[in-house]
Amino acid sequence: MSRLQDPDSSTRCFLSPLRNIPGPLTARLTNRRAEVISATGNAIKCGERDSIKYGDIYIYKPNAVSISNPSDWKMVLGSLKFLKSDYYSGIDLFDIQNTLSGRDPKFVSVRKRQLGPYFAYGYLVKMEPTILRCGIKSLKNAWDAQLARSPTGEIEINYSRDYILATMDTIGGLVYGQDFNCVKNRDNTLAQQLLCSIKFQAARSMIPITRYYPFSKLLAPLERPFRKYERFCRAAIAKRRAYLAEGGDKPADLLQGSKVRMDETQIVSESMVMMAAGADTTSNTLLWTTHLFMLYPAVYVRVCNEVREKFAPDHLITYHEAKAHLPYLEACIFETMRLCPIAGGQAPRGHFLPAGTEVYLNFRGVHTNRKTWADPFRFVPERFLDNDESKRNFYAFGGGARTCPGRNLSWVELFTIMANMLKDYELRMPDDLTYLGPEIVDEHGCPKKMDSKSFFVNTPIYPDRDCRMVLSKRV
Ligand code: HEM
Repeated sequence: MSRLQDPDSSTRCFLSPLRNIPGPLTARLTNRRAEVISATGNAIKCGERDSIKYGDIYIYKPNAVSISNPSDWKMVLGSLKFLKSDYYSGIDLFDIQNTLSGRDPKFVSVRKRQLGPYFAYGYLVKMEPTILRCGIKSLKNAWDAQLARSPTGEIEINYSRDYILATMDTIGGLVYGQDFNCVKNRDNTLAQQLLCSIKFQAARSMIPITRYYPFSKLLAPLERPFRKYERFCRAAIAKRRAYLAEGGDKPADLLQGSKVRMDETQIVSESMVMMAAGADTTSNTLLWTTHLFMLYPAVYVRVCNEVREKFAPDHLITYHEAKAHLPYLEACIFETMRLCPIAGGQAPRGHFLPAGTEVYLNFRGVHTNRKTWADPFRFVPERFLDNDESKRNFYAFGGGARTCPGRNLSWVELFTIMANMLKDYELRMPDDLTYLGPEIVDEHGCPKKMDSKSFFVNTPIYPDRDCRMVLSKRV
């Protein structure tokens, strides 16, 4: 508990070795400012505001700085000295480290050897039929069935819900080797449990006091769905085991392949983490890409033309086809992840500058740094066309030793869902969504994006209200 107490404030202001680094006074004095920012889901918003006001490096907490310069990011991510900080212990499940929370380099390297092969392109190519079946094919079945019943030939869908169901089904197939059928049954129970679980873990790591009784009671409404989600994962693993014991097919799923040696608790913990780290991130990337297409009609027209000129209407576009023939779509997805960073407002690393100082990686700041990006708040996919420099300054998946292992899987999902959806359907905003659109601008003079919050993942605050879209068959 001693780490929860603030040392003397005059020491912090006048004697701190960080005293010459700019930043808000309250951030110099107390950890509470950072905790409130995190707990209210404002890490991305404040990361933007503070980096504009104070520059590439500023005080985030008495003992921590936030950095937004790509070369500083490169140095921190490329160095093994900057381990993940203790903050990540909040996402330990069952009091053990996991692939996401791991702070001990030995543990991290063991997990990398165990799980790495399941994230390689070779494995994903083998699993592409599963990714297509759980992703775009299943979405198309659901949308086409609704369209067949529609007298107008149009339907309104909530893409926030549809994308999370599809990405959960995909992780179900890849991690547990079984169909969850969330899209088919239009069942978002598991998705809701997962989202509450992410908030639960986020609260525990962002507000450390909630790990201790009686403050832990404050999180009871989030802990209950988390326990249900845990029971679901345990049952899914048991079902897979029973199937294999009866002589079912050789496992292709991530956690039970022959190369993975983990005990029961570790398997449950890693599988829960994979689902949390894998489903919500990819579905939110799809969501923001769709939203930006609606706000930037010229981009939408250009990307549709690209897909439709390259592929016949009845062709199911695979990952490799999309990657080879759809550079503009790829640029749109890169640009979405730059402009709407999905993961983390601030990701802490430890010990430098002087010893004991935490370094927070400011995802929003680095992706809107004016020295790197011209007109940084505008959605301009062209900046990623034939431009390796932009890709070198792109950190939406992190980088270095702790880069996101799921990025290849995400790209397969993002390409196949987006390319086929743009090829087969016309998309438009519903007429009553009058408060969002190309003409309604924000403080940067760019089309205003829907309101969002970040509890690990940057998500809309009002998905039921804002993530609606009218969909019809391609004309
Ligand atoms: C568009 C989708 C995704 C984005 C934007 C994303 C982003 C990130 C980022 C920024 C990190 C580094 C976090 C940090 O340094 O604190 C990370 C780590 C991680 N991601 Fe992803 N991710 C995505 C999809 C996935 C998927 C599909 C999976 C798994 C199925 C996954 C699993 C993980 C894991 C296990 C880590 C921790 C790796 C480590 O610390 O060594 N992610 N991700």
